[in-house]
Amino acid sequence: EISLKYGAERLGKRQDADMKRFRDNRLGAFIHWGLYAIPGGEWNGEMYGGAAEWLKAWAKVPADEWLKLMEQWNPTRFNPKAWAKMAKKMGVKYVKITTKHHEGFCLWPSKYTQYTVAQTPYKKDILGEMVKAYNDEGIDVHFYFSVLDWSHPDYRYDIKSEEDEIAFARFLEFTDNQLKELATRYPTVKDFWFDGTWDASIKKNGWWTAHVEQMLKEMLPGVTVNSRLRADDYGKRHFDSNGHLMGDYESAYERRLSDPVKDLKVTRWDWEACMTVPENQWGYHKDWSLSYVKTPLEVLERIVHAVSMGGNMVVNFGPQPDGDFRSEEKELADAVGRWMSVNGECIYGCDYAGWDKQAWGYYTRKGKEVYMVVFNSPYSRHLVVKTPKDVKITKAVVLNGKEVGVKETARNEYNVDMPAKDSGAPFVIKLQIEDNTNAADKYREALT
Ligand SMILES: Cc1ccc([C@@H]2N[C@@H](C)[C@@H](O)[C@H]2O)cc1
Repeated sequence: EISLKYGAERLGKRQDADMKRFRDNRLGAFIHWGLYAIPGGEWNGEMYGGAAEWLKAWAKVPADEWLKLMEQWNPTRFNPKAWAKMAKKMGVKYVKITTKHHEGFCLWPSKYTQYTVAQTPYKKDILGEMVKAYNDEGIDVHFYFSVLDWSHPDYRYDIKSEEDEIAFARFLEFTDNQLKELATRYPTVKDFWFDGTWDASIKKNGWWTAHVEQMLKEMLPGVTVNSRLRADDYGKRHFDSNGHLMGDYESAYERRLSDPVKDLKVTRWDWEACMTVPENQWGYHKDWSLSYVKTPLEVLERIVHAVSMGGNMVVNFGPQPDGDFRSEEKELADAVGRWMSVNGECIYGCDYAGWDKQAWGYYTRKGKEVYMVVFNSPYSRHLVVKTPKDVKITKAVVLNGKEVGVKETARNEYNVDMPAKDSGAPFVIKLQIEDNTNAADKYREALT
């Protein structure tokens, strides 16, 4: 291993209570809300199919013109209590809020820039209202923060001159001040999810990324920080030059998941995925017909897929400029919530089971209990389960339903029966297992 000053501070998963809570929460929601919601993908009468929160870039809008949208920021239908109730009903345990996206507009009244909610017709601290409403519903709040800031004259994509050095040093101080402001004003925040950290300017300042993680953890003991913030001494991101994960969980799975058969490496560390409902829209876009929109079932499968591999999943919502949600997102929250109210125990507090994946769906595990989450019913009407060596199935019960038959068909192979009644939706079978692994070891020990 090479010696690093700004590499991973810790090897292996964090096992403290705050990280356990982050991990056990498993299901989160993203809220992407900013000035970009106002144009909703359309500029000067032209509709852009790219991500709506990047419209400034697609339509090549200068920062000062873009920020004039602040004059229209007045979400009259914003109702934080209703937002929190919707999240509660969906079964999310935490919400990640864009405090500031690349555009530089702050949802809190930052005193370090004039581009904040305080300088809009809305005036009030909208971030504070959200934090209170979610926390009052027992939902944790995480902060998304974009280091990349298109509104700030001192931002640099790369450092190519003394002038760049000086300007970017001012920018990093500005960013420190905003982060301290967020940690001070909203001390119940549980996580910082950094974005906009891919430019050469950041990679050349790995020291700063390590300093930010340390600063936040001193101010808010237990807070979690994503790997996307970090660059090491050589500009290596997420994993340092020795291959060790930086931050508390890997945050590279954005709109993608690793293969549950071919690519199991992620099961070795904590990670969190995030996903859009259209193919690629985080902020509000007026026209969702421009790309494929995932059905609630397809969203649900991604949630289960992530948890089956020991990760969290964050489902994105892009609120309208008026502060209400589009009907597709309300229906999605409702559908996922109905399924989670019956089957949530196979998600919350669950992890990778370590069993070979089968065609019918995914396994998740909590201690001695293994859950089969069935998305694909086989014509054979038998759900094949292959258990690891020395592990036996002793019982199988459908969640919110009846026991089903289990027949051993070969060594470590079983047929689990389908539930008698077809619920017409993915269902979960909870297996009780006898794990004789240790017994066998003891036996082998006795022989020696
Ligand atoms: C190329 C690219 C840059 C930034 C993003 C941002 N990360 C997501 C979490 C959204 O915030 C998106 O704007 C996505 C793709």
